[in-house]
Amino acid sequence: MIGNTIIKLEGVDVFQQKHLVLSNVNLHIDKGDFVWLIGQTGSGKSSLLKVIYGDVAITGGEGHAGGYDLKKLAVKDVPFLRRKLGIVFQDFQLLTDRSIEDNLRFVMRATGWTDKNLITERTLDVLEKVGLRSKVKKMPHELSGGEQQRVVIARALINDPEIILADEPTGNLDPDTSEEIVMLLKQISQSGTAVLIATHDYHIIRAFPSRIIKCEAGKVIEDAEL
Ligand SMILES: Nc1ncnc2c1ncn2[C@@H]1O[C@H](COP(=O)(O)OP(=O)(O)OP(=O)(O)O)[C@@H](O)[C@H]1O
Repeated sequence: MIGNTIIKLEGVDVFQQKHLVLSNVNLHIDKGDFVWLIGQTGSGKSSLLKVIYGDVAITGGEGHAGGYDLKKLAVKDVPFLRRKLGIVFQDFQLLTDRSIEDNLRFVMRATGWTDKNLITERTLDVLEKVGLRSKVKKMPHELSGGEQQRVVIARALINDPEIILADEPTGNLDPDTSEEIVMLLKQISQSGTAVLIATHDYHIIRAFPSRIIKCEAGKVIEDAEL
């Protein structure tokens, strides 16, 4: 990828099975960008995120994410692409049977970390970034919903991703906690990691005005309004 570009889609068509969900998609996200992704249910937000993390193949046009050419992405490349992306999704919650520390270690081992000291250091480092260093030994059920979401963000930061993809990260949280989580994601973007958040929560978008991408009528509008 050239310069600061992290995601670049040009003239891409996105299919789910044989159904054309989005056509002629153009999308450009740079290092440190903080971007909202909106659109009605079924408009294609998840499909667009899936293109970026290599779960839906693209046809037509050109697509790049995290330095990978999405048109040439082989199955063996997908885990490496995903290490460049931090994923914060509702269906990717913490493992409830182990401590915060062990949740983070589990992901590190699965992504090739072997040195025990480095694993411990990185665990504390990412927990520090989300303000939860003191909770390292706790079990997930001992944390509030907002704290658990912070740990999910810490986990997404482990491999120093170029972008965080978050799908409804505040879906289960009260308004104040939602603001704290978005504030944290905003700070993360200011330190250079881009952040793309899909949400239906217009209140939170108004609280943190930033670029809005909208899926509508089979198209992606790159600079939309609420
Ligand atoms: N695996 C699939 N197979 C076939 N069609 C699918 C599949 N996944 C999604 N679709 C269809 O693609 C379209 C876009 O769905 P998508 O999940 O991307 O929307 P969304 O904007 O993320 O919706 P929501 O806000 O409800 O999460 C819908 O018409 C949906 O029915």
